[in-house]
Amino acid sequence: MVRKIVVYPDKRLKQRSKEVVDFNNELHLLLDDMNETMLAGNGIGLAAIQIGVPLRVLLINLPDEEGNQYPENLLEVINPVILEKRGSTTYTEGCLSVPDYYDDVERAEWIRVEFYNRHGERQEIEADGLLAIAFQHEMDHLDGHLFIEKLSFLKRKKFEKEWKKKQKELQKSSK
Ligand SMILES: CC(=O)Oc1ccc(/C=C/C(=O)NCCc2ccccc2)cc1OC(C)=O
Ligand SMILES: [Co+2]
Repeated sequence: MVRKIVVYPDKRLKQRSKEVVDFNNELHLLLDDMNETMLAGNGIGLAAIQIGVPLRVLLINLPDEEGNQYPENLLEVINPVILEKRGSTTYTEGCLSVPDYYDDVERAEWIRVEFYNRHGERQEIEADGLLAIAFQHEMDHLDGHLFIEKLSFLKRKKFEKEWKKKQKELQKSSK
């Protein structure tokens, strides 16, 4: 079922998530709830902590050229570890936990990642482009980091100002 997204500045987003030990039906239900929640929010990536579950589980489902997401492109990633990274690239990122805010973030251009699938089978892939960016963005969530922490000092000031203004508007409109 669709779960509520935990939104900045909720301090649960700063937790370090724990490794998955049991690849059981409970994990499979979590993966299914994460997928429904990600799709309902128009997301292309989601970490379990974003629905309040501190486990090292993330989903990535990149759209194709026409912008459509297909179940066969869904990556279910458990206990990921980056084995190697190369180069540098910048991309304007967004996050379901920081709605309405986008900014440029610098990340490795190419990565080699090891992880486990829902059956506990080890996988190893090399990724570049948007897939490498998505992996790094979601893996940051597993360590309690949001993309806004990587902004330059001035961009962070811009974000805080915009965020406060939006919170005031929301409070006014809800009164
Ligand atoms: C209004 C609002 O908040 O818009 C959104 C912002 C972010 C997102 C989703 C962001 C997302 O999936 N990020 C995954 C991490 C990632 C970021 C950049 C590149 C790869 C992977 C969806 C939004 O909702 C709509 C309707 O577009
Ligand atoms: Co995110």
